[in-house]
Amino acid sequence: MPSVLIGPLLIRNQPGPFRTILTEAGFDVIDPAGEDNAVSRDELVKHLPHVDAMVVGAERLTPDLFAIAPKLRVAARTGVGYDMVDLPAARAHGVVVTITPGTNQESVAEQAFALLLSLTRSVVRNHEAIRDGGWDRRMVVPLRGKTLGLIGLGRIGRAVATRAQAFGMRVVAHDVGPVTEFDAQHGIERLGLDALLAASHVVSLHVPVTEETRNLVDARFLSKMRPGSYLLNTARGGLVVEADLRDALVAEHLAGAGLDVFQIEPPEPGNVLLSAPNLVFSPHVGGTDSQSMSDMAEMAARCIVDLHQGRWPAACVVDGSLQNGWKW
Ligand SMILES: NC(=O)C1=CN([C@@H]2O[C@H](COP(=O)(O)OP(=O)(O)OC[C@H]3O[C@@H](n4cnc5c(N)ncnc54)[C@H](OP(=O)(O)O)[C@@H]3O)[C@@H](O)[C@H]2O)C=CC1
Ligand SMILES: O=C(O)C(=O)CO
Repeated sequence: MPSVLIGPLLIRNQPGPFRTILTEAGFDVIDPAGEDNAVSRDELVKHLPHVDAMVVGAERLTPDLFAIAPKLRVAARTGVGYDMVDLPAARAHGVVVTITPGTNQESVAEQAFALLLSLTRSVVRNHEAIRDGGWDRRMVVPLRGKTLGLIGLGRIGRAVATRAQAFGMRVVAHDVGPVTEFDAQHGIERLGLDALLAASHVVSLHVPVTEETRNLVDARFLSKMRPGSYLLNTARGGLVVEADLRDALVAEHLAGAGLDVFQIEPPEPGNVLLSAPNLVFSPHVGGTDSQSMSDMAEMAARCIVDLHQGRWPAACVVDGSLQNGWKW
């Protein structure tokens, strides 16, 4: 009987049909011990040598883990970013890596706006002040008429764009991909990076972390942003040089930043951003509202079952180069 290890706690606790999809297809579903969001390394070392598939969340799948997993055929990530999976090692061990595109863009877009409105309307600061007996009616910054600059106009960037337009914002975007019908339909202007930074009152990051984008937001990038503008990062912590962002906030060059992600998660106690001004944080929950979790779990399960039953789920496979000759 094939077996599948379920990594993320939020997926293990899902009431949706993902377990039935797996068990009806003949899988033994294995829940590791522990209540941490990601499976501990000890549990990975215990289970990976014996399982055929794993549903992956925040676990880092490093070459040494592939090396102890001779039966592993599929690593199914619940989500779209797969930067924590070592793809060359997966390929070398014949492990197909899948993701769940289309399942969490609305959730991330809502999170981007939760962070943005918290900043422009001082939600957290006002809440804390009132609890401390204060009643400081500070000025609220309107979004209407402002320009939002999206770096990355993929699934999430587009979901953020339509919400921004509902708030009366102008949207501009920078993306390496070709201009699409969406841009024309929604009147989105594509700009070079520097032009976008100069034009935007709010810059929101929606690119993957890659060799080109790692540390994209550094002192130079921040200096090109408009004085008094806001930065949102609901993509990956690796995009931002945290010390440089702290400096831009301390210097009040930026009015604020909203972060769902950090270079190291959870942030270490000495992280320079934890004591910086005008920040709003969330613990990498952008993509994980209850509907997204259920959809991600179901899609990951279906991708595993498809692969087991000899169908190639091209929409969720990250690296198609394995398709020829790949067998369960
Ligand atoms: N906080 C959270 O919980 C979540 C975070 N994320 C993060 O958000 C990222 C984006 O997700 P999603 O929108 O679904 O991904 P998509 O692949 O749909 O969109 C990413 C876009 O960025 C473009 N792009 C890639 N590299 C660059 C670059 N160097 N400069 C400009 N544009 C670039 C891509 O172009 P092309 O396709 O041509 O490469 C694509 O259009 C994920 O990779 C993940 O890291 C995702 C979900 C949840
Ligand atoms: O989809 C992703 O990449 C996420 O970060 C969600 O967990």
